[in-house]
Amino acid sequence: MTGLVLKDIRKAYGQVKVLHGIDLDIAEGEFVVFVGPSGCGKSTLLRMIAGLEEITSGDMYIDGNRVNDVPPSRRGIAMVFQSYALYPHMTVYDNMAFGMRIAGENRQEIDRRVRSAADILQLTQYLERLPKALSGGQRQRVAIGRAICRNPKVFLFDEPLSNLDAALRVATRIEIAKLKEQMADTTMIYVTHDQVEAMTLADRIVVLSAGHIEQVGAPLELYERPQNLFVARFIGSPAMNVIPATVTETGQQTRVDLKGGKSVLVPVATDASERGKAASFGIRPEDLTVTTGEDYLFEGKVSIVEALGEVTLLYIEGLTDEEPIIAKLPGIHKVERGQSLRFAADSQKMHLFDAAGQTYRR
Ligand SMILES: Nc1ncnc2c1ncn2[C@@H]1O[C@H](COP(=O)(O)OP(=O)(O)OP(=O)(O)O)[C@@H](O)[C@H]1O
Repeated sequence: MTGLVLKDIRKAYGQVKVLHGIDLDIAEGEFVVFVGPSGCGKSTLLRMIAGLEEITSGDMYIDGNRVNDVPPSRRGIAMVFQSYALYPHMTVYDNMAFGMRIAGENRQEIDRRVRSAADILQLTQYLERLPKALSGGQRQRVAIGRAICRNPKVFLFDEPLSNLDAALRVATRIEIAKLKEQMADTTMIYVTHDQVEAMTLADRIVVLSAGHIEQVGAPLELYERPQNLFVARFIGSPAMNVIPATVTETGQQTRVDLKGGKSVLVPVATDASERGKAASFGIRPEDLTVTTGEDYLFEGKVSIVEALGEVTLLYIEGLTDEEPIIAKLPGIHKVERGQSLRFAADSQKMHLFDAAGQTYRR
């Protein structure tokens, strides 16, 4: 079992505390993605797993062995960086073979592993080229190939696609998804800013904020059942709309008055003690529909229309004091700026959070 266990992992740089006690179990063969706002500690955590950063306190186990004091080269880990880090004067073949040559591996074994990695990553035709004669996506595939050759137990990726343009990102993401299938027993941990990468690659996503874990779960679990407002707004794009509300009726279902809108019955249970309290009502842009009926959530003037073809984004301003409400309607809609529209939503898609930002359970 090449699982990974983190127990109360903390990191401080002098007085600056960066990670505040991370507990996480990662199973063998799992693909786990770390996401979170800039500076939340994703890369620091990854680098601690790799052994490139010292662990201030807590315990880390790989394969059941405590590795806090095990150097990077002996952890059975390979890491792929944003900046490829290839040797410019070496061919693709030599870049991939380099680590094994240093480790004194025999020539046949080196050749077998390089060719197998090249085959997996469709690099066979480029083996004799220098990195400068490759595209960014191909270079990143060489960096991944080099890591595969090390036969790692745990594969770490630190924003590997962020230097690539949009089309190459998609192509290389698909390569990584295939790699995950082909190396099903290898545990993979991946740091990204990109929602699509996180949602499509992860078995489980770890959402971090300010040095702690907000929630761990399967991508759609985080999307459908965020535990708190932070996760609700972090997962999904554009972000979930949040409207301040007041709880007016409690019980099996909860009635809230929306600021600038109507009274709505939300299918979540609340205690009588919640009555009169402030809450936050959440609805995703893609869950809003336009209606002419009376059963609407709120009515508002459209301030901006973004017609993207596949979807139309409507920005409705003035309902709350904060950001505009966004509606994401499939396809093309003829909506004029300044037009007033009514918006409704299926009650099953509604979210409700208490004053502390924790979700009320369904
Ligand atoms: N050597 C260091 N000394 C002091 N503080 C550091 C050091 N390295 C990182 N930090 C701080 O630790 C925090 C976490 O940094 P980290 O790079 O892990 O964040 P991140 O989530 O990966 O951010 P990004 O998404 O921007 O890469 C940041 O506030 C950063 O300023």
